[in-house]
Amino acid sequence: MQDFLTQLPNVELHLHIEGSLEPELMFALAKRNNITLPYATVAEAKAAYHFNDLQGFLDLYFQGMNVLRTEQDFYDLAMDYFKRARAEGVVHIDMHFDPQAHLQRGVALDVVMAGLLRAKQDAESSLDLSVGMIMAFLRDRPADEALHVLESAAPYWKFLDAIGLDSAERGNPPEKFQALFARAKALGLVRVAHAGEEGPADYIEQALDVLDVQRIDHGVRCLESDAVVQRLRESQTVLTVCPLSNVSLKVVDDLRDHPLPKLLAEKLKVTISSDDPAYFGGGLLVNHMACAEAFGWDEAVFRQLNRNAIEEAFISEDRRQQLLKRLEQA
Ligand SMILES: Nc1ncnc2[nH]cnc12
Ligand SMILES: [Zn+2]
Repeated sequence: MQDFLTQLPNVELHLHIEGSLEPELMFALAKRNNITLPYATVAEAKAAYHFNDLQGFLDLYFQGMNVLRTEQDFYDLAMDYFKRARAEGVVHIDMHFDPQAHLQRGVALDVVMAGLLRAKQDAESSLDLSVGMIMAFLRDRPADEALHVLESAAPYWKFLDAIGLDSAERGNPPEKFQALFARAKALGLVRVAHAGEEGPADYIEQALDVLDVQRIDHGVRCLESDAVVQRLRESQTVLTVCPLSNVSLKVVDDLRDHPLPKLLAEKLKVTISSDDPAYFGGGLLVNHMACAEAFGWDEAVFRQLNRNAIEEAFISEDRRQQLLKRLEQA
């Protein structure tokens, strides 16, 4: 199965680039930037990666990214993941990044964008890996701060494929960001949002109705509402489901209890992603292999999941047709 999966044109629609920061790189960047880490060794860092919920993870996620200071750091972060993903057969990644998490630490947007855009360019020219850019906003920060960041990002709007909404979901409903998403829509930007990860099915409806999103990131809790399931089925809105993330953050107790088989049985447009691979046990291939084992999925299921992802990826129509053809021939 691993050989079959590796030669597929795999597409990942939900990846936080800051969540791809492996402890080895974290240590290297800490040394380069003269930063003291709260861990003595890589093994100690890895041992700390046990979470009770989303907030427990976010605390370490924001702490980890503190080593990212320079344009070269952001470039190295992204290239490190792109190379690993490409070696596992990934051909396209839609990448979330969190500008507010860096601005708060005094790292300018220009620094973040220059590093990430240079990595994207190099991946596309030398790795046969295309990259979509999703500027994500932290839903536990004030809505007017998000709007200010979007406005200040004007020089980069042309490089964005979408805006997203992430971070602590409970108590931060989509409607809090109505004005931000309306502005993004007026600018012609596509919108996506995390919804129904820890938050209720109602947040999925709000994301669709109030934020007019094209994708739901996670969305697994849609199954708590028949009406939401029916709506997602009829609209074939893509769900970017992250199985090992859901296990790590205790959205489910065990992968065998994960609702993925039920989501597929409900004929929803499901895709698989790794979310934060450095923190949740691995990248797309590890997620695929874990699902193959937990659910007994055969090759046809992985073809369908990748077909769904290719159809929804932020890529040119030419590339989409090329990847669909590669999928047929794989
Ligand atoms: N799984 C997740 N949910 C919400 N925000 C995130 N930011 C990084 N990973 C996230
Ligand atoms: Zn996510």
